[in-house]
Amino acid sequence: MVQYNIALIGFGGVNRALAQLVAERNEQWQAELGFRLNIVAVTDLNLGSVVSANGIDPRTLVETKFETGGFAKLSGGSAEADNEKVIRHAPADIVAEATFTNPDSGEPAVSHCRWALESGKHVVTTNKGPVALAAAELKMLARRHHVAFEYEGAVMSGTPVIRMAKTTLAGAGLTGFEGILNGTSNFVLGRMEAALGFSAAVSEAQAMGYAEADPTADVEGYDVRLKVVILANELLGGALKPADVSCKGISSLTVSDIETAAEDGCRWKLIGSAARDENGRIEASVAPRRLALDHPLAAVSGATNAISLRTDLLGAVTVTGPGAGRVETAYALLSDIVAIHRAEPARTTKETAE
Ligand SMILES: NC(=O)c1ccc[n+]([C@@H]2O[C@H](COP(=O)([O-])OP(=O)(O)OC[C@H]3O[C@@H](n4cnc5c(N)ncnc54)[C@H](O)[C@@H]3O)[C@@H](O)[C@H]2O)c1
Ligand SMILES: N[C@@H](CCO)C(=O)O
Repeated sequence: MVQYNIALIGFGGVNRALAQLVAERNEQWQAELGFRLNIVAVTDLNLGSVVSANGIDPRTLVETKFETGGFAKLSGGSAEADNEKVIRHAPADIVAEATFTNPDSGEPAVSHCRWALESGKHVVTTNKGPVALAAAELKMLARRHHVAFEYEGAVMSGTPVIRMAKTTLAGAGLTGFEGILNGTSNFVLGRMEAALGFSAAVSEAQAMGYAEADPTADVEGYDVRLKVVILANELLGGALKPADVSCKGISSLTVSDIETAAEDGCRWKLIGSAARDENGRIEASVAPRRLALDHPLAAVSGATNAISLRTDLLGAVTVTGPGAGRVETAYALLSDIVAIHRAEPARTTKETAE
């Protein structure tokens, strides 16, 4: 039996959902996937940190109503997050980084990933900052320390895109993409179609756990811009930075604009896109677009995302699925761990029962 010790950095919607899945499905994973997870450390800006080599009961983590600094009440707990000490020294095989995305510097998440890789720990993350702004450095560190840096959940939550495009579409000749890559803004546009005001719709998205800590990133397109950078660099061989991507969000759209589009048989959608020309030059943008109802992306509703990948050999391949959601995104972390497990099943196991 293979057991991976895991450290959860940031204990908000996504990592809390992962802890819930560990509590509910560890036995199933052991039978179906060949491994189980043992949470040995958790840090959070508000709750503090806790480290236990024997493991922390996931049910205690998800069922206890912790107050600020509340991890101090747990055995091995502290009111301080102590991220660098925990990341570098916790007895973890894998670090799950799910703190706030900082669209400008990616910090402190970039440092969290760096510390983990430097100390020989795999990193799985849903944080777009490190992947959009420091991928080259972090991939080099992962190679140097013979560990993995996986980030499926950075784009389209648990819906398979990055690994799928890199492996299953290898050789198809990817030349570009366009997609609905932010669940919050698509949810907001849908609620505005139901005549709900912009601010009320944003509040609903926040309550659903879709939105960023600062939802401006969702509605002004900054979140999509990071994802366009990630996809252009990962799938089109680019070396883009956010400043290379023109960006306009949906905050200037009014209910009247939405209603007029509906009268014209159209729907407003926030589209992220990139295309590589024959010289290898990549043009990328984020902008609201009025799509005719027969456009492949027009029917995408709620927090669902969709991406149409343009290829030489297959034409357009469209993938659609959840783009946000606590459990849906926690699944992305699990899919990263499955990829790590399958890449090297003989990797050093931390505990073998028999
Ligand atoms: N929620 C989704 O649907 C979704 C989908 C894809 C990607 N993501 C990304 O995943 C990450 C986590 O998302 P979430 O919904 O769990 O966010 P969240 O705001 O619910 O939780 C983030 C947690 O990180 C903690 N935190 C922030 N800075 C920290 C630090 N320096 N040290 C320790 N803890 C820190 C916060 O206290 C909070 O509890 C974000 O980067 C987000 O952009 C979220
Ligand atoms: N706030 C983001 C989370 C997923 O990255 C969204 O709504 O798509």
